[in-house]
Amino acid sequence: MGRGKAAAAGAPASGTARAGLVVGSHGRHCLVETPDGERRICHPRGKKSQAVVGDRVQWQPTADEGTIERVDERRNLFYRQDEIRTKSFAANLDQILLLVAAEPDFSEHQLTRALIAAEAQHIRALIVLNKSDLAELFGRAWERLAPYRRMGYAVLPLSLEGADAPGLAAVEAELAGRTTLILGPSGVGKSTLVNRLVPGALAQTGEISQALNSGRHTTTTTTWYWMDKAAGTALIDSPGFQEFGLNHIEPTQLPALMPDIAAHTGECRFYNCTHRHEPGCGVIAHVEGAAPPSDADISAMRYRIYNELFDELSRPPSY
Ligand SMILES: Nc1nc2c(ncn2[C@@H]2O[C@H](COP(=O)(O)OP(=O)(O)OP(=O)(O)O)[C@@H](O)[C@H]2O)c(=O)[nH]1
Ligand SMILES: [Zn+2]
Repeated sequence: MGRGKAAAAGAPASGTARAGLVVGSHGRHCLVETPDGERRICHPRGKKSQAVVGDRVQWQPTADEGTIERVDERRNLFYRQDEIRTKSFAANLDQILLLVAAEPDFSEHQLTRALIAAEAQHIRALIVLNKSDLAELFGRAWERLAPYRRMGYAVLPLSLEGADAPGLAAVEAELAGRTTLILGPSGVGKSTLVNRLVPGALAQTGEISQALNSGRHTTTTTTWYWMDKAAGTALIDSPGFQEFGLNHIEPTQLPALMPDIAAHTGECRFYNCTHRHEPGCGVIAHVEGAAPPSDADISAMRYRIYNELFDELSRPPSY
């Protein structure tokens, strides 16, 4: 690193720095909104001022853009991490809405991974199951979500077909007054939902993408939408639900981050039980189909996912 760059990166924010909220991001640059609603493209001054959507920042205007001098301390940061990189979705969240649907079939592995990442940051998670109009498929999907309801997650039914959109009012009630990141696999109706909640969202995304000069498909950027004029309710739309890496989590942290498993770790004979093979394990005793006596409130699938994640996170890095 050259001396000039080091000096610039270390330059203190001068008295003219202004407060702003990051409402869009693409690569290293982002869109910052001022308290009076003005929006400006900003660039980080250095690595430390690299911001994500939801960040509160201090910035300084340049000619017609701006420089982010400092990122305010974060309440939380929702991210995934694979072997090569970390992807930050957004910061300072009240909750995450995981949208799945009656079809396409959702992966419980992906759902569980996102839930674990949320738990690790102490962020509330809410599951919404869309396409309730597809009655038979919906019934099956709703059943698959029974373990998640049992372990305490709110699971809401929804249909976006037709003008009345059954379930939408209940979803809106959960969002009111909060900042929510919405995540979901492709084809579940995420764009439909965002457009329903934020009329004109699609057009807004187009403008933001254009402003950020991404030149790519509009859904490659993470976008912040205000749902109300009073700017108290916000929705953040982000791509990237697939391949949800949890490399930032230790295998031994997993039980505490999976509420159905956490509920029984106090019943194990050994204080350092891994809940994989130990005799007298309270967790194994509650796995569906495992040795009696059992209240079986841990589904066989969830226990399988626990074991697979444990193996995955125990493996040394392959590079
Ligand atoms: N039957 C039914 N179809 C729906 C419902 N909501 C959305 N769809 C349909 O599902 C398809 C996918 O909807 P999108 O909103 O494009 O889904 P998306 O999650 O944004 O998907 P990507 O654009 O691939 O990320 C579209 O054909 C919608 O019309 C619903 O409640 N019921
Ligand atoms: Zn155990």
